[in-house]
Amino acid sequence: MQYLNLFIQPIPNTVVFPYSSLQLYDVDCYIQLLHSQYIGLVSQINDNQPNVQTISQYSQYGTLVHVTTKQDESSNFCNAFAFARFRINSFCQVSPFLIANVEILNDEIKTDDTEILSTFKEAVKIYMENFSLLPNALLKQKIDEENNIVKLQYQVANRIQIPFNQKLRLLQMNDNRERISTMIQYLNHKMTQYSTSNELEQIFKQELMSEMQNNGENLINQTEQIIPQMQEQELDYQQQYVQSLPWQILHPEAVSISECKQILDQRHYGLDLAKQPIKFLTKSTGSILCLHGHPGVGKTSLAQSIAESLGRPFQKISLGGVSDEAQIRGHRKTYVGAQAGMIMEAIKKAKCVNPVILLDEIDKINQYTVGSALLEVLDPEQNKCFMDNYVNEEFNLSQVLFISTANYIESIQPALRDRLEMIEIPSYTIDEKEKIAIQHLIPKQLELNGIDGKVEFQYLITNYTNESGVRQLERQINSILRKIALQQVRGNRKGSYNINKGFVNQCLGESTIIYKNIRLQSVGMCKGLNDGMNILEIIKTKGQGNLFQQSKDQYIVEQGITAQSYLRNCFKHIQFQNWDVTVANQNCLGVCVAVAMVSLFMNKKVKSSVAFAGELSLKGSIFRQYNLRDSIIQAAESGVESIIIPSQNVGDIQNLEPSIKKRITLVDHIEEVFQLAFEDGFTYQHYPNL
Ligand SMILES: Nc1ncnc2c1ncn2[C@@H]1O[C@H](COP(=O)(O)OP(=O)(O)OP(=O)(O)O)[C@@H](O)[C@H]1O
Repeated sequence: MQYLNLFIQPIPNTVVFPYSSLQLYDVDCYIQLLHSQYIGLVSQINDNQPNVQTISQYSQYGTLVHVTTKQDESSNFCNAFAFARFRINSFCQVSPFLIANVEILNDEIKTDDTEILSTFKEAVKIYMENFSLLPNALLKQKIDEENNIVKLQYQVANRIQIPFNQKLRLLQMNDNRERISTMIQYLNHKMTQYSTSNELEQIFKQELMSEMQNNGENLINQTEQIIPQMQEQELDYQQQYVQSLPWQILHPEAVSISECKQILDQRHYGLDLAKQPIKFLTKSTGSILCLHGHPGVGKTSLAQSIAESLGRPFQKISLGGVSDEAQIRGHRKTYVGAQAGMIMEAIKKAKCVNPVILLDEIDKINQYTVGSALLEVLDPEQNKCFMDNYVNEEFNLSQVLFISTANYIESIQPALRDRLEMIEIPSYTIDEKEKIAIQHLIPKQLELNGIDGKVEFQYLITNYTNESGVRQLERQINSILRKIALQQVRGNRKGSYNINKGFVNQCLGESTIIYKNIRLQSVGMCKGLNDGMNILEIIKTKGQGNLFQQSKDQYIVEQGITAQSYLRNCFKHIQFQNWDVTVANQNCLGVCVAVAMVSLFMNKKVKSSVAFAGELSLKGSIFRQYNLRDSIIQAAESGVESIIIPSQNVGDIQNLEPSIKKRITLVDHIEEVFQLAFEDGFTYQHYPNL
């Protein structure tokens, strides 16, 4: 696709098709101002109110025109030649004149278009014969010899006398076949309409003959000349661009490794694992870190701090939603409106060969097109001679320190994942959030809001933030401080503030945390961990032993079936076959479903203070559940006193705070879980199969 920013000349109630020569009035100043010989003609649809201009008045399609020469020095007219259609993407400027970003449309001729071409030629010839325009052997021969279907159809479209809206419709058609069939209809219709009108015959005859004869060969020649001219101009820009790149400029590293660490510690609380690699960053070339974790845990800001601590320029490339490889590797320079890719753009802005470039949200790209381009960028073996299509010369990227961030590393394609050095940025506990708030967020926001004095925030942190990171917390601190700043400006209050419940409620409204100390109301409910803490609910209705599950996740559904099968096998005295079971709010694995089912069928309430996790096997064994750490923290924060997890997850709890660790019980079999789950206990002696 070719994109261009164009000066737009509106043309009221007129349509100009490609392959036509024309004269334009008073466009010279724009050409000089914009340093471009190309302008876009766009039909102005509603000219009833010429003084009121709105963008909706303009057709979305227009014609690209090359302005060639001025008629003479004193004249305001310029010669121009229309040669392609375009579609307007957006208006970049409306006043004092229009500039739009347009996509040039390629009216391709397909080889299988020959049939419709001959039908069309016949229609044009019959039309002319009927109007007694022939015998004109030359004209007939020209039509026969014309193999460029696009050219022929536009020439006829330019000449045919049809209403404005029909012409506009032709211009807006992207399918050549559709345009030609429509024109055949118009030609046939006109034949019936004007077969008696001698006057119109004459007009048509004169116009068609003179245009075909004058423009026939010339038009092709002109088009062939214009494209190279356009490319020459683009080539100038391209050469300037290549020269502006910092080919040899190495930015000096300003600080020592110990200073780096000091700077990082000053700016970021904790994150020791992420701060460690800094020790070898300065020596290594081509290290690619991937900081991954939940939103707001400090990935982007840490990358920025790493750059600052190294004294290197920092550039961020937002990859979220990038789906076209050319956005990374650049367009070939032969494209109209070609550009370099994001990597070279970042290098150009950084003005050195060794900046820190952040590839933000590497998990949100189209993994198979953009992912492959990034493989080349990030591979230390290949990136020494990275070739951007637009620059078209090898550029050494090996001195760049690339850092990437991701929320979910599972979404990154395996080959790319392989090249990244993964560093997990874990979610914060309430204690950690409190420390981050006190040491970093509050001082930062106090300064930003120009407040003096002491502000206590404890209530806010424990009650108003239900997130893994601290972004929401920072926002809420900011809202409260703005309120305080306002009070100080009005002279209402001075000195220290205790941000107590009343003050927070007044600023932010009632607390919105859902699962804080929630009590389970009835049997068939339990608290389960998966992607946070969930409340699982199960109900039974008279039926035939069906299991209805709401989840669309196959793994979760299979876990539900496993739990039911396990219980059917062990609890033979329960008539499972007479009941249909519906599992609601389901995001939990087998252990949790099994507990809720036992609760429902044996009428035993599950303890509100316990939460469960773990994958269940058909024989009742409990296996590791992935990504459990954050859910454990969330459960603890929501007041759960006992957290039951598979012993295979022991590795996930090593770095948790002691206050959370002591709430955890590790289990291997569902029998152990049942003993811990119910308010009135659980004994096995009644169930010999267990
Ligand atoms: N450990 C920390 N110490 C100090 N401030 C922190 C810490 N973690 C996060 N912050 C602050 O939290 C805010 C959000 O951080 P940042 O934008 O870096 O998060 P992120 O992980 O990149 O989020 P996302 O995935 O949504 O882009 C920033 O203002 C940052 O300074």
